[in-house]
Amino acid sequence: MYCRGAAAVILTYDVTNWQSLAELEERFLSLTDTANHDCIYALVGNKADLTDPKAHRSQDLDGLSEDQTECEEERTEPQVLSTWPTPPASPTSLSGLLLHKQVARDDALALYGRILRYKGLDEKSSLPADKLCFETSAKTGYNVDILFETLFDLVLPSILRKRHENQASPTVDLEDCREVSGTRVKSSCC
Ligand SMILES: Nc1nc2c(ncn2[C@@H]2O[C@H](COP(=O)(O)OP(=O)(O)OP(=O)(O)O)[C@@H](O)[C@H]2O)c(=O)[nH]1
Repeated sequence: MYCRGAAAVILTYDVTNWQSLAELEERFLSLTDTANHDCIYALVGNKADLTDPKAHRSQDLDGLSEDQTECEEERTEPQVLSTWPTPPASPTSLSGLLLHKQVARDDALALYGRILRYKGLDEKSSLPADKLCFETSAKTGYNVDILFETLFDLVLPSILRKRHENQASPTVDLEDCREVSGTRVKSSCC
């Protein structure tokens, strides 16, 4: 119900929890079946502050662009996995220390490829996994602006195109009536 007509969907997992990535595919992906056919999918590993020193500190605008540059340099080619590899051992959490990262970026990139296949989309003509797989921290703000700005830039052209198409062939909203003294009156635009 929530995905009906969606232009973009953010699928979020927890980088410290292997199961959260597996469940995205097993339980939640089918919930996106009612999204638009041209819907954009972002795959987001949250809680990066718990595993990544770069994401650990709060973000200011300068830090954000610097970190994003580092992020892009580190990006690797997608690696398609046919089955889920064995999850790494549970995090050894100690207050103040970084946790063990359970979900590698390559695993997220591979899942992104499987999402495209599930949607019947061709990987070559779709937006690359690198552009739509993020690691964020809702706590420190790491990569959060970049995530939403990227999605906004990608979704805006399709929203504008649809608005333009609707203007070209306007439809009449039959529900657009006013109640006056118990009588239904057409709105002044009709
Ligand atoms: N360290 C850290 N904690 C986070 C982050 N995002 C959320 N949390 C914490 O994770 C817990 C779950 O956050 P929610 O916003 O409830 O997320 P949810 O997906 O509804 O989680 P569930 O209730 O487990 O389904 C809360 O204690 C949050 O404070 C993050 O980026 N970093």
